[in-house]
Amino acid sequence: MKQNIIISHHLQTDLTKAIADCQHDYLFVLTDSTTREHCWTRIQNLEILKEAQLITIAPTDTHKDLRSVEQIWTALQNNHATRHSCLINLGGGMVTDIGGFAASTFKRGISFINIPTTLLAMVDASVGGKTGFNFNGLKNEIGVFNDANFVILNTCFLQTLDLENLRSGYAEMLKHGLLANENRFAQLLSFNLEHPIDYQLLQQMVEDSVKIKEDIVRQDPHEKGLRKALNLGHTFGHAFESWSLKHTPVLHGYTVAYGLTCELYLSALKSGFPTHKMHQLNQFIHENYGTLPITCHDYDALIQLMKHDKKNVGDTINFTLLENIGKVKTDQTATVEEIKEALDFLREGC
Ligand SMILES: NC(=O)c1ccc[n+]([C@@H]2O[C@H](COP(=O)([O-])OP(=O)(O)OC[C@H]3O[C@@H](n4cnc5c(N)ncnc54)[C@H](O)[C@@H]3O)[C@@H](O)[C@H]2O)c1
Ligand SMILES: O=C(O)C(=O)C[C@@H](O)[C@H](O)[C@H](O)COP(=O)(O)O
Ligand SMILES: [Zn+2]
Repeated sequence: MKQNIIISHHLQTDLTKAIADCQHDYLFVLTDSTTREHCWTRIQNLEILKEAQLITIAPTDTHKDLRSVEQIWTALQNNHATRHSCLINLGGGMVTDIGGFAASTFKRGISFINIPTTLLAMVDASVGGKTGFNFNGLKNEIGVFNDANFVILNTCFLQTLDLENLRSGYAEMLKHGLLANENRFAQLLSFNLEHPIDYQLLQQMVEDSVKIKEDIVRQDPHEKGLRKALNLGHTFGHAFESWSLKHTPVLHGYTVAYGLTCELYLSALKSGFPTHKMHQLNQFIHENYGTLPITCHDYDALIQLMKHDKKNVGDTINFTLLENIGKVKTDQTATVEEIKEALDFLREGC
């Protein structure tokens, strides 16, 4: 299915049109408790949502689990949802991932609309059809590919988003910049992530960023080859995030930023990525994301977690690396010693 991504400048008009285009009998709106407070209020008075039923789950990735999926399925069932009902996912990547999965599997699939409310969900999670949830401590272990019928992308929601979550989303934009070209990457490194944020410039950068993802997904929707580029930073990143779920949870984008540091180190070591560009990114990440509190005693556990990466074949751990900005190499491997060296590099911060 071709995904309709609406770059929205009039939220209420654009959403009303999308809902009307998405034929349905009953309408449901999924929020977490925070987006119910900050985001639902922006649309709840819409005529077309008058009869919509609200489903609210607990927030953050610690609740992106089977219990929340069951809660959504149960609410749909108890409120007489049919195959012709539509679920609107109003929230960050946690809500769009889990809501997309619940909708894709309820009665073998009902339609759904994503309204991303975090920077991360706007540039990444709400588009491209990856849905799912964490299982037994592993990131996105269960899921399906299925596009939302519409994605309504309106940056007005960013006004209530805290700086930490803004930075988290920005890490995926850095990833897109690395996959795109030198200009895009330079622009990203020069943006100031302290208050006051230049939201006008950010809006344009969001549109550019989501186009980079859209373009890759269009060519390879089911990650047979090229789409593995979008997983840059995630072999390490997901291992860090799964590890953190057992200690103190770290935001997805922060773990991606640390993953980019490690994977650019491997890129320089094995694929000739220019070291001065690696240091530039590393400095930006160090200044804006700090460090991950791991020690060398965590290395073996992290490598065990990397063995569950979805890009792996058999027992080799696969990485997406770069030869240069815009020059991607997928299905790359590294020895245990090289992986540990990359982790040392992250910890030493230089
Ligand atoms: N499907 C994909 O392609 C894809 C891509 C990237 C990330 N992801 C997934 O996305 C998730 C991370 O998404 P996220 O960073 O949006 O996290 P999130 O959905 O947990 O949102 C972060 C926090 O911000 C709050 N929030 C959301 N919108 C807000 C707003 N407008 N104002 C104030 N608070 C708001 C949420 O309630 C939550 O507490 C991870 O589970 C990750 O695996 C998926
Ligand atoms: O869209 C993609 O493809 C991505 O890999 C985007 C990632 O930013 C995102 O975190 C995704 O959920 C990771 O997917 P997974 O297949 O590694 O679980
Ligand atoms: Zn990601």
